[in-house]
Amino acid sequence: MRVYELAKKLGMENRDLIPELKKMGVSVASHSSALDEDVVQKVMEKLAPRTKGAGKSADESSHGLRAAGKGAVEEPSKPDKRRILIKRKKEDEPAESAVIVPTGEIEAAAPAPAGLHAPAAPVHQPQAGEPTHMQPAEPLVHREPAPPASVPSAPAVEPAKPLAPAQPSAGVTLEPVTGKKKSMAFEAIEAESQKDKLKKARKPGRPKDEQDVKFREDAARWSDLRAIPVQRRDDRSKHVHHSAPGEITKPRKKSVKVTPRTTVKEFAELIGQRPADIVRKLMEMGQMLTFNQPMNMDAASMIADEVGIKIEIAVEKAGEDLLQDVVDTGGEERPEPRPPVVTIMGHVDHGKTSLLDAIRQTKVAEGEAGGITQHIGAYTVSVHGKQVTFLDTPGHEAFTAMRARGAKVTDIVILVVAADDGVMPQTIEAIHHAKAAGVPLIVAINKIDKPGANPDRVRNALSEHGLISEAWGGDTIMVEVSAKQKTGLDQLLEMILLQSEVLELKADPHRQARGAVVEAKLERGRGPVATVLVQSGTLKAGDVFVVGTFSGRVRALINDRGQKIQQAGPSIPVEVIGLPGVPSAGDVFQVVSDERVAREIAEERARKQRAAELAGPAKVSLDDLFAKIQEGSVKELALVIKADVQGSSEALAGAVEKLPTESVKLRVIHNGVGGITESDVLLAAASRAIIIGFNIRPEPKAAALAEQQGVDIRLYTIIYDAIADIKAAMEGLLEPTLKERTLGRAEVRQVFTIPKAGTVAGSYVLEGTITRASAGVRVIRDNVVVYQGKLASLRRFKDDVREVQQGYECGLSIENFNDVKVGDVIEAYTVDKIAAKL
Ligand SMILES: Nc1nc2c(ncn2[C@@H]2O[C@H](COP(=O)(O)OP(=O)(O)OP(=O)(O)O)[C@@H](O)[C@H]2O)c(=O)[nH]1
Repeated sequence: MRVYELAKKLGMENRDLIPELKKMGVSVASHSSALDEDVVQKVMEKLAPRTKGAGKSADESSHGLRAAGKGAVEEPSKPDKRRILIKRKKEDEPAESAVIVPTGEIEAAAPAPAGLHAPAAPVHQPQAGEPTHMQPAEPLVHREPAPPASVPSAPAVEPAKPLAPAQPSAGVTLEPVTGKKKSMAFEAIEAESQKDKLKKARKPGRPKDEQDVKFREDAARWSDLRAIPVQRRDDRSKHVHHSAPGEITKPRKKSVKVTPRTTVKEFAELIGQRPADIVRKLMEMGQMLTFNQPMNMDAASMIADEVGIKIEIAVEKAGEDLLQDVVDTGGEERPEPRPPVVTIMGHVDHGKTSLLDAIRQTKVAEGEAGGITQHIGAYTVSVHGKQVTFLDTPGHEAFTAMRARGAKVTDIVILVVAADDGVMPQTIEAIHHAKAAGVPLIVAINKIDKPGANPDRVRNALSEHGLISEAWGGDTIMVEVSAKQKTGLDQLLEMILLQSEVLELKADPHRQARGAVVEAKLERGRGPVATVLVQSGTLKAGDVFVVGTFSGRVRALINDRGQKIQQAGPSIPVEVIGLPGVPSAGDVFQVVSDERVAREIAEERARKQRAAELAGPAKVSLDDLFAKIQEGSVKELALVIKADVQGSSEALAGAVEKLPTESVKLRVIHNGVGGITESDVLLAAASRAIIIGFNIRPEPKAAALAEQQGVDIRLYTIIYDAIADIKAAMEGLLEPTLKERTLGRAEVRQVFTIPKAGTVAGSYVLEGTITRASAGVRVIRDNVVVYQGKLASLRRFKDDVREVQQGYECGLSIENFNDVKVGDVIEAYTVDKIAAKL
């Protein structure tokens, strides 16, 4: 038997019973705890006699323990009209049976208790002797407790004595109703017999239709009461404490499922408890939760345990996890060979576009007689019956930008090097970008038709960067081509196929498609159009998809020849029409089976994106490097090193690689000469790298991109400082950093040499403010710092000024530096002290 059942039996409140149990040495966790039979027996013996009389109020109707005193007494004090009605129904009958003569006419308005006392009325009446007092008081009955005036009469009721102290005011309320407070005594004594009498009295005394009317009236009030908000009723029940059985709001189940999103209120309902009780229990556990907050799962299992219910914590899937559920994997995987996807990279003007066009023209025209090629960001050519897909977005920036978005679409990189020009800075960058992505390279030595072409010089230069030609015993395929004369193209394509065989490129076409957006735009008349490269599965018209923060249904598929097609398999690029918005290049395009879920996922992504935008970028920085190493989220620190001269960049890279690295691996993914470019920032963003600049500055666009992408750029003028910072960051000892803030930039437009003052730079302030209060100025030539020092003078016309703002001209000179040239940029900066976030 459970505690509340016992309480019910005893007619006690749970909370009264529990202390009693404790006194008896029985410790229970809650009213739902189970009690042994012998304990129950003991408790019954001990408590039954004293609760017998009082207990009935709790449950008199169901148990038939007609508590003459308490039940009746409490009734009017209860604000719960519902109970009044129940009671009243019962007692209407005797009242109307006209047994109670004096109160007969009052009866209609009188509340339930009146009826109960009816039989006692005649006895009581003469004793109370206050018919006048009672009658005017009558209308009050329903609304409020009896006036204190009637209190003195209570002690007169002897048999009711044990009850009277407990409910003095309740006892009083009866008085005005019936005018016979002493009737309680009789009820207490004769409860059972009266019940019988009432029953008997009811039958003859109450005409049937009158009864019906009563029923209807009551029913009407019932429905009124139902409209009272649950909360209010709950509140009332708190005071009344009659709701012990009502605490269980739902039939109990042996086990219930909860999720981390289940609220306190929902949890209470699930386990059949009152939410307020759950909140109280949570408070006892030190958790302050409101009804609508999600339940703590540990607390949930403890509370459920107490009431003997098992809970199953279901991990609710949302967002990306949900995606896995709606992606039809089509059973066992059946991978099949797929065409390779190729990206062309190389230095400016080495012939990337020409090579792409040459392949497209010869091969596409060959395969499709008269086929008009259209520019869709990617195309497929057929070579000896096998297909090769080219991404028509040449350049490593586009490649890395896509990679930064998490899309790995390229299988092979073609590095175009002009035979007449040789290896150039962007050639090296391209090598680094391809290597950082782990994509194999094939070198196309282009422009071999040119008189000055020297392919061997190219091979030689490439070998210095780790690319050794197969012809020289290395493993890099190098093909001599001429995009102009369209020679060597077949051999290049064959090499691509060969390389793809080595890579064993496979994908399963028998499932829902997954791909990547190669490019997307808004087209007049067609709406948002995305070129999607299918990476696995088969994309079909009518498919439901989610891409980036959008979801929709494929309205039409157009291939690279402008033809409408019904489906596209792995490595095939297609234009997708039917998107609700323009996604970004690199976004994953996933077909799903449920449109509603697709929408949910897209919405969740949009929400997360907004949150991420608010939270700012989460990339690696030297400041939080140690913390990230500690939490295990960074195992390797990638670095992009840029310096003013080759020697410095190599020295820095060499020194960094020699740093003892126990906790984190250091890897220089790119080092080069010149200012920090957007391409460097993209590479760093895609590889979670930090950029170290030595004696150079970022280009303004690159600085803005780094800010937006959250890429940490560290600028140094002493190699030792750079090494020391990296070392300190790895050990978590990075001191509060002195972070530079650029105040303004001015461009030198004219240079004057004034005998006394030295060289004065006639400059125009491009942005910010050039101020004498700056910590220092730098002279920057082609993004390289050529001098760093202090302002010697700052003038507008002939006046010395403290600062000059954007859009104004000024004359300035720099301490101990006269080598200013037209075109130089003078950068004024200040140094802020920023505590390292460790
Ligand atoms: N003689 C000769 N000229 C070529 C060859 N390939 C390209 N060119 C020329 O080289 C110049 C640059 O070619 P593009 O294809 O625009 O070079 P790119 O690498 O795409 O240049 P960007 O798009 O600026 O990076 C053009 O004038 C082409 O005509 C070739 O094989 N032989």
